[in-house]
Amino acid sequence: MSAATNAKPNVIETQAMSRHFGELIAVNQVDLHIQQGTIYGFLGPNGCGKSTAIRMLTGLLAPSSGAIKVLGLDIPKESEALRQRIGYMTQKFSLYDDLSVIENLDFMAAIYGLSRAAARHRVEALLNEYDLEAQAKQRAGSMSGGQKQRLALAAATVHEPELLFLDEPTSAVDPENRRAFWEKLFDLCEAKTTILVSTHYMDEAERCHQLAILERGKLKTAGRPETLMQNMGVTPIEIEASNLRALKSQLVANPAVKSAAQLGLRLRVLVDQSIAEPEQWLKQFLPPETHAQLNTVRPNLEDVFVMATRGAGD
Ligand SMILES: Nc1ncnc2c1ncn2[C@@H]1O[C@H](COP(=O)(O)OP(=O)(O)OP(=O)(O)O)[C@@H](O)[C@H]1O
Repeated sequence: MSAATNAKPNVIETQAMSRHFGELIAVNQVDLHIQQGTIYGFLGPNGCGKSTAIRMLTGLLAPSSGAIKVLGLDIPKESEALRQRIGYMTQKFSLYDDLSVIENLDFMAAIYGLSRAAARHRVEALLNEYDLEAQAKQRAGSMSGGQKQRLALAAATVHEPELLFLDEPTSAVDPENRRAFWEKLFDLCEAKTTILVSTHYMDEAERCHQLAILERGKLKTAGRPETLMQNMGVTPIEIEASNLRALKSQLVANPAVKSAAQLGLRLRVLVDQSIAEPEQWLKQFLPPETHAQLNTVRPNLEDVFVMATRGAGD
C-alpha cells in the first residue's frame, strides 16, 4: 500500500486563523493541519493565545478573520453540528462541586442526549475506566485535584467524542497524577480519539506526537518533537566550570552563542551549527588553567522553545 493511501485525513485545518480583542492580537494568522489520531500539543507561555485558539476551534468564539474547518465542518457556521462530536476540558474545574461524581456524569450524559439505559452503561464504564468507583457518591467539590481531573476527563468523554480539546488540563496536579493522566490520553488515542492539548510544560509537550509552539499569538514552529529538536540549528553543550555567571555573560555576547542558561552547576549553551567543533571552539572562552568539563548533550524541547521564540520583539 502506498503512503498516500495510508494518510489519515486532517481533522483540523485552519488558514490564517486570527482573533483580535480591541488592539490586542491574541491569535495571529495561525495555519494548522492536524491529522486524525494524533495527540497534538500547543506549547507556549501564559497569554500566548492557546485558550483563544482552542475556543475558536471548538466554535465557542468567532475568529476575527481566517478559515477554520474541524471534522469537515465550517466553523463557526456549523458549530452546532460540531458540539456533539467534540469534548472540551477547560483549565478550571467546570463541573458541579455540589453534585456527586455519578450525578455529574449523569448530567453530562443527559446534556449529550444519551438514553437512560445508554447513560447507565456509559457512566458505569467511565467510573471503572477512570478509577472513580470508590468516589461515585462523593461530592465533586470534596475530591482531590487528581480525582477532579479524572472526573473532568471522564465528563468530557461521556459521549465518546472523535476529537478532544484539553486546555492546560494538568496545571493543577502533581507529577504522579500528570503521568497517570497522560496514560489515559494514550488510551483514548489508541481508541481513535484525536486530542489537542495545550500546555506550558516541556515534558508534557515532548509526549505529543506533533507540536506547535505559540508565542504572542503567532505559530513559531510546528512538527514532531524529535524533528523540531533535530532541526533547530544549534548544538547544545553543557559546561561544568567555576565562575559560570561570568562565563555566561562573556558567551552570550558572541553571535554564535544563541543562548546560555545555568542549570545548577552546569551552563547549557546553544552553539550555532555553523561552528564545526563547538566544544573545541568554546574552550577559547575559558580562562587558562580552568578545570572545565564540556559535554555535547541531547537537544531538548526547551532548546527548541528558546530557538523558536528568539527575536520575540518582531
Ligand atoms: N475575552 C477577552 N477579552 C480581552 N482579551 C482577551 C480575552 N481573552 C483572552 N484575551 C487576551 O488574549 C491573550 C491570549 O490569551 P489566552 O487566554 O488565549 O492565552 P493562553 O495562552 O491560553 O494563556 P493562559 O494559559 O494564561 O490562558 C492574552 O493577552 C489575554 O489577556
